[in-house]
Amino acid sequence: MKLFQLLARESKTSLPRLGMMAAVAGGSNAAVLAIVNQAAAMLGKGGSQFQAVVLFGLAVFAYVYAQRYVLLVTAEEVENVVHRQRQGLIDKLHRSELAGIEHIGRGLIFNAITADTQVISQTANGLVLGVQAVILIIWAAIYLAAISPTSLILVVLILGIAAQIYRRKILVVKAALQKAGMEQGALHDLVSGILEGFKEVKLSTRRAYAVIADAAEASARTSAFRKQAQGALAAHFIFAQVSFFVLLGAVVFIMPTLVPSYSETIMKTLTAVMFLIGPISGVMTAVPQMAVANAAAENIQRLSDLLDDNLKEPLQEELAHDPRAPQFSRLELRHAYFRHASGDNRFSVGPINLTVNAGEVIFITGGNGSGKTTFLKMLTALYPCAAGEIVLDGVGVTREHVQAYRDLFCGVFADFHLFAKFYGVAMPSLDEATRWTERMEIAEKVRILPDRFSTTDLSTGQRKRLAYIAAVFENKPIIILDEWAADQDPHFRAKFYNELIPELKAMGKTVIAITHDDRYFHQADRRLHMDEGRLTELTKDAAHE
Ligand SMILES: Nc1ncnc2c1ncn2[C@@H]1O[C@H](COP(=O)(O)OP(=O)(O)OP(=O)(O)O)[C@@H](O)[C@H]1O
Repeated sequence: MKLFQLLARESKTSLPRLGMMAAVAGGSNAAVLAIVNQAAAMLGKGGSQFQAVVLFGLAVFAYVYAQRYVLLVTAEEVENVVHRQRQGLIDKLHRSELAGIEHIGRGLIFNAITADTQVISQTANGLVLGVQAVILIIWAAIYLAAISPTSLILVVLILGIAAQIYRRKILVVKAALQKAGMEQGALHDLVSGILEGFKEVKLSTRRAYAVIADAAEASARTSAFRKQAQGALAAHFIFAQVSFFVLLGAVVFIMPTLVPSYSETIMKTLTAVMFLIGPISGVMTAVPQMAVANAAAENIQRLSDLLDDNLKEPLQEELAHDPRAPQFSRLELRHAYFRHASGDNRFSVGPINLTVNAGEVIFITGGNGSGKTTFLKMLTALYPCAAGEIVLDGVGVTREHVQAYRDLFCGVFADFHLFAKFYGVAMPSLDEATRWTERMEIAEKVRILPDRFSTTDLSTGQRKRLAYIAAVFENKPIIILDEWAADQDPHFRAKFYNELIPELKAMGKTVIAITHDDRYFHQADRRLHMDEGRLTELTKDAAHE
């Protein structure tokens, strides 16, 4: 079972000690039964019950102590394991390649990291009680064996057959829960679509109804699989109850015909069997919970495996602590080629041969869908080259060094995300930071606090100005700008091309910008053009190509 494998593999607590305490709790629980049974038998015969009372007290004390330990330690440990799993998945996420993450999809990633881990943490108590019920069953079985070995054989036989049938039935539940999990991932994507495309949804009744219908269908499919699972579970519950009735009937009606001296022990046997019903019910209740938690553990494992397939780069934590700004003189793409793994025509870019020298301002033009953004992702090594290579200052960039290479870049992609907080940025003084907001003509709207922007609730053009400020603060040698000026008003667009870009150049930065603003092409040192994934140099002395 994936759930137990996960907990056993990831747990840092002493499992033998936990198992021993669970055995003590189960044993003392069964001891209470034996003591009470014995004392009840002694009642008619007279005599002191003092010893029984002391033993009873000791058994209850041992139960409370051990049970408390097991419940607290397990709850804490399950929470620790869940936290480590989440942290591990997030860590793998950050080490994964962009193309792989785009392929896996957000739904599965969100579900596994948030919902599935939560399911496991909610199962902690059920897990403990289920395991303890099993231990209790073992103790009660030992007790039963001492009273009447034949009864034990009969009980094991009946319960064995019932468990075998139950095990097969539970596979139906498992399959239904897995399908429900996948549908829920699809539902998540649809709801994300509704939220992200809320404006578009509100502006079109027809679109709204079509999107809602799609989401409702996914929700109905999720419910249908869950109902199937719940229906099967209800049937299993009734089956379990009937198994108990069969068991009691066998003890009372069949046993006397098998064992001649049975009448002397029938009451004790019956008490023991009745006592067994509680923990067996506990196991029956725990099994479905375990099935749900197990499906969650499998989803987590599936995501972890998918991310592992996608993990092609080593962790380079030391880069996060290196205060030196990375530098370069010359960057080359040699026969670099990339092909999208999905999409109707599996669009490809390249092979590209290109040399970029430090300090150059390069503009890239090209039609929609011609591959400009894909090229920027190749250049920044966000997409790995399927063929060819990136060479930095004469040295090929290998997987081991790809993160150090990416750290040369900063910028604003067309689908940029603006973090309100300055993560990983060596902040300039507040005075200088404020000067930047003034320079970007946004000081009236936003203040720069010691580690963040005071707000990011702004227009797209304004948010792009903040993203530009954040990129400048990053102080990287190469700045990537994907149609940055497209959302700026004519005044600021002119300022961008005539002041900001020359200023970046004066600072020694290399600027690589996708643009269609032909009025300002003169600000570029070089111009490249993308057409159907093929890059050509338009610069007059195209010596670099
Ligand atoms: N994540 C993806 N998965 C599969 N195919 C993709 C993906 N992203 C882009 N493509 C394909 O690559 C082609 C080029 O896309 P790209 O975003 O590079 O073009 P672009 O020149 O930047 O376009 P635009 O000017 O419209 O932004 C698209 O036509 C599309 O078919």
